Amino acid sequence: MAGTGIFTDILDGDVYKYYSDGEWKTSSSGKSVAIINPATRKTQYKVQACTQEEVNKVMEMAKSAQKSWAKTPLWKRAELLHKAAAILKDNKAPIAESLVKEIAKPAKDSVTEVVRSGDLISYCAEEGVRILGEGKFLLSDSFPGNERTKYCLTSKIPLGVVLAIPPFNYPVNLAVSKIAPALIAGNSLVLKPPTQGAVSCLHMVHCFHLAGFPKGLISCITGKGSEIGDFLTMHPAVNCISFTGGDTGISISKKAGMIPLQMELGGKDACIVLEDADLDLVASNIIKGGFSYSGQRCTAVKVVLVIKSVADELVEKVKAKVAKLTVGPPEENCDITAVVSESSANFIEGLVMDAKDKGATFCQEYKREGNLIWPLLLDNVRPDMRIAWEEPFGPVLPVLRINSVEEGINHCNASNFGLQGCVFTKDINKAILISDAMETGTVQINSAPARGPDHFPFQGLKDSGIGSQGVTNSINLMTKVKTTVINLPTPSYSMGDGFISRL
Ligand SMILES: NC(=O)C1=CN([C@@H]2O[C@H](COP(=O)(O)OP(=O)(O)OC[C@H]3O[C@@H](n4cnc5c(N)ncnc54)[C@H](OP(=O)(O)O)[C@@H]3O)[C@@H](O)[C@H]2O)C=CC1
Ligand SMILES: O=C(O)[C@H](O)COP(=O)(O)O
Repeated sequence: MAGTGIFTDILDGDVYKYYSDGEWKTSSSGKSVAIINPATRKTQYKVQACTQEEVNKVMEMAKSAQKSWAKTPLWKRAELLHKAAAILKDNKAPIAESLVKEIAKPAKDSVTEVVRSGDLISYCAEEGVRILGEGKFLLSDSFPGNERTKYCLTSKIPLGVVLAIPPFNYPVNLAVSKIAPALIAGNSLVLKPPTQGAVSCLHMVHCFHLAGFPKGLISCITGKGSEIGDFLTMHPAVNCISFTGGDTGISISKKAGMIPLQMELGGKDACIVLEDADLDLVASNIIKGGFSYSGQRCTAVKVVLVIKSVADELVEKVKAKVAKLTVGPPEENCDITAVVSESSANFIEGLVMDAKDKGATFCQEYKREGNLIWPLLLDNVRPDMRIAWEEPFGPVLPVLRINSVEEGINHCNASNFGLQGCVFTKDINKAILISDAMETGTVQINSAPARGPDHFPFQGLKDSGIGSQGVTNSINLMTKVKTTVINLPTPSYSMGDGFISRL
């Protein structure tokens, strides 16, 4: 159970502590932030509302801990990460339980998130040992006008303090996808978890604590992003920000200083369906892509663009599958569970009502109880409807019927987002051309969009992000290249003669 067994240290009465200087602490603010269970709409947990002084302290610790960590051999860093991964996986049950209660993620998917996170940490440790253990050796005579008098050695060095801010929908996985690369690369790490998801993150951080990482190297500051977010992201001690979330990321990127940013933001992932597509395959991918975790994935299918001649058939197939989705509590592994908050449910409802007013076809009756919204397929959506462009982050999926592939590509490219997209066709040549034409960071051919497997590069174009995620790309982003140049008194060529006369 959450907050019990090996996790008792992280709880003070009914408020979870924050993590600083290798210890679990109660904030001097005397204030807490409530975490509302999306399904019951009652307070489930409370976390500390940390103060600016506490942030300053954590940053100071992070700076000094990083200096010793950078001197820790790579294999030792990897060993600790493997240990943390094992502890995390051994304790998947209480962590998954908090995910169920905080973000209403179905129980089975919550366990999968924790296990996937453990695997990500281990993969990162192994990849880090390989890529950080290698450097480059360059010779000057390959550039015009130079002789071989300079040997250039390059290696990857840490940036310093990495600030990690994950979103509510994968709080554990999108936290470790920042923590593990930062640590293996020799950085220290300050985590600001999402409020919904904070308790799962605190449990995960305790697994790193139990693994024995040095004091101050990892910290976890809790509090509302709207209150401490700016102070954290504009803190002079921060050398890199890795953020996943919504438009907040755009404002952070405008305020942040001259530091590397890794931003994974929203998406409006399009699913383009051609006439020759296997419609059964498309329908099952639309269900998986559009409705898993109730559509609250950045990589969810968020608009279907189907060629008119096959639209009726596809819509019927999807409708039949929607009818089979179960709706209810996450504890019972229902497919569709409450969305994260009342404001999110209200926003989704606003998009639905706009589509209704403008004449979209409702394939199911719109139904909502509290934060629980029944899955809804909206057919005959037109570009003048908000749902054609905006990201509902809920179980509502618009279908636009298109006359040509060009129309589909144009719709996809007119979006301010450019995260992922997918195309369904049996013609691989067409698929490649469409993939090239789509202005998105990734295109999936004959499958729904997905970030995983976690070592694949993952990036958004336009308002969907800056930089690229995925284990290797994150390690690279959280390092800088350092070069040392050895200057020889005379040119030297291996196997060349005249060595003695040049000495
Ligand atoms: N491209 C990608 O990889 C992904 C993108 N997303 C996108 O994220 C959005 C949903 O996630 P959601 O959690 O609601 O996103 P938000 O942008 O609302 O929040 C993300 C994180 O930012 C924090 N935050 C809020 N305000 C500030 C601030 N001023 N400064 C610093 N941090 C702040 C939040 O904390 P707090 O909770 O305390 O407010 C949270 O930890 C969707 O748009 C979705 O598409 C989601 C997952 C993956
Ligand atoms: O936040 C998200 O939506 C995740 O990055 C999605 O990950 P997945 O596509 O691998 O489920």
